[in-house]
Amino acid sequence: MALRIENVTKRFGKKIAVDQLSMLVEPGEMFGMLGANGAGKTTTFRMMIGLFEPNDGEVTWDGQAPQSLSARTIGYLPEERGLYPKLKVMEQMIYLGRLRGLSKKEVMAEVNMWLERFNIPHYRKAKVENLSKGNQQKVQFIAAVLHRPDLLILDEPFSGLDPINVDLLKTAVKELRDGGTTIVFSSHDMEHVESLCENLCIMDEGTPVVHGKLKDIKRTYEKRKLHVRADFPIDFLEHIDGVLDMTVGAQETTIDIRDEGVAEAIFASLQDQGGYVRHFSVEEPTLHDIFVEKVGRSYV
Ligand SMILES: Nc1ncnc2c1ncn2[C@@H]1O[C@H](COP(=O)(O)OP(=O)(O)OP(=O)(O)O)[C@@H](O)[C@H]1O
Repeated sequence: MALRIENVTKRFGKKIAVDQLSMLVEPGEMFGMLGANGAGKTTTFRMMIGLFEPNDGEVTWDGQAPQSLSARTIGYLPEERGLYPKLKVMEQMIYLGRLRGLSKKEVMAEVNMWLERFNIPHYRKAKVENLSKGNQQKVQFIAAVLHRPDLLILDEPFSGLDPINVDLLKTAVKELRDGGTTIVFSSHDMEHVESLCENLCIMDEGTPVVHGKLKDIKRTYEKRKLHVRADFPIDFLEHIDGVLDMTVGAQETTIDIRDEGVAEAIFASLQDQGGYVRHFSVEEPTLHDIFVEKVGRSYV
């Protein structure tokens, strides 16, 4: 039941919103879509749910076009949150659940379970407009999952939530994934994607610039950052082959190096000095480092 995006392009007039995007989301996987404003994430999601047709290429879930899937197959948290402000939470959920073929009883059981989990059971009968932005977002999330979809698409699920609620939602999303739901979510925030996904795609102006398994992406990036704190001057390190840049801070010196082998050479030459080295560490590359190298500018 994989989600396949094959060579998909979507244009709006002359604007190419998504340009030859291919990606595969395996069943039961959590896949992260990263990209700054206007990168093409929402357009991609709208093609996944069948709201937009690609100009070229194909989107399928389990071999079928999204338009031909049952209303229960996909759950979608839209970026432009779309709840009816005047309706009460449970009324609204029952309405949405019935549209997807659930009975009132089924919806109520499911929604009550989620409201408890999100620590807002007392809002069952509250009008949506009277809820805080974060709580409205939780309710919108419940609307996306109440029919237990096989494929869950979440557009910026963490934006606007405080850190406690981000954790609450992350835990819920992980549990759904562990229960077999296939999840695709977007975020501007690289850390959310690094902490949740094995596979990811970074979009930039409609084009996938970094794509694949997080582990493999990191492995192919050789540059490293080194942090050194020593009780003696270490400026001589800048002459070592493979040192790309050195920044002397108040506490420690940060050294950009060509690859991890250079760290060994630096370590050996520090030992030769015979002084006391308080700190020596090699930093893993972040997604941000990788983006900067690929695209030639900062992410946001
Ligand atoms: N319906 C539309 N008509 C015309 N242009 C559109 C339409 N939808 C999106 N675009 C354009 O396509 C590009 C990609 O937009 P999209 O909303 O997919 O990006 P995004 O990555 O979701 O950005 P954000 O993080 O700001 O939501 C943008 O330049 C946008 O202006």
